[in-house]
Amino acid sequence: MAQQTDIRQVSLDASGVTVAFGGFRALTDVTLSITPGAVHGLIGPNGAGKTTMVNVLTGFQAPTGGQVTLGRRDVGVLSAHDLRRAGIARTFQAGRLFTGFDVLDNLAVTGVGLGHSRHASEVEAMRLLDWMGVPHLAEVPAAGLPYTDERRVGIARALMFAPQFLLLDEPAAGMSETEAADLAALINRVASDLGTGVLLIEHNVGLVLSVSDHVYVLDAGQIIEEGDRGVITASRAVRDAYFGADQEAA
Ligand SMILES: Nc1ncnc2c1ncn2[C@@H]1O[C@H](COP(=O)(O)OP(=O)(O)OP(=O)(O)O)[C@@H](O)[C@H]1O
Repeated sequence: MAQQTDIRQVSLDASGVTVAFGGFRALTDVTLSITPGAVHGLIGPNGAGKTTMVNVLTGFQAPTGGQVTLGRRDVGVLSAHDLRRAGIARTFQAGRLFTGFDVLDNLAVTGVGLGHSRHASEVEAMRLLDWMGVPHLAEVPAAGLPYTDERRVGIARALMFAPQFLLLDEPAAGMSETEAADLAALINRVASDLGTGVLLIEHNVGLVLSVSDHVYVLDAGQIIEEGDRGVITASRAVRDAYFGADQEAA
């Protein structure tokens, strides 16, 4: 029991992360920390390096410099599968569901991949769909899901067996304002009820500012600002990054 508490207090830390693609630096010396039970936002203009950062944090992209650690573990040496087993889950911009399965099986497969029995995985999948308020989706074929349900199922799948950290890549893309508000409520519950540390990458800056305890702003591969909603909205550097320094007076 004491050990479980310790695990929940470990943070996911990127320290001095640099990623170069040939001569081009997508990230330069990025340092950030994701703590349990809190929502962190990662925003920035197009091409700022947000997806590259998620890929580094989830083992899909090896950093050229710096490192990512989970407690004392170097995340860079773990495969994407081992990372998930270590408690780091992500969603993708495209749903990536198994279209031949229904929703329950899509979730259960993840549980089996994590080493749980099929029965335990199905029980957890049903519990999770109930918790998210969408039990009616259980037997719906994944192939026929409306877009926003597909997004929700992607999140449910990432939440199987309560990961320590959840990284959400553009989860609100294509959602209406009402759907984005529902998503915001869900993200808050994931952090507060499950104790999961969330990193939210979004173009919808309003959504990020409304749910995040701490926001990082990337521009041209570097963190140019970080802090709570008040700090970000008051930041001249953030305004310049989004609108250009010349537009400041406008
Ligand atoms: N595999 C790659 N090879 C070369 N350049 C890449 C590669 N992946 C990303 N880049 C470049 O790195 C920069 C950062 O890309 P990234 O997709 O991380 O930005 P982003 O902030 O997620 O952008 P967006 O908001 O448009 O999704 C971009 O200039 C992109 O073209």
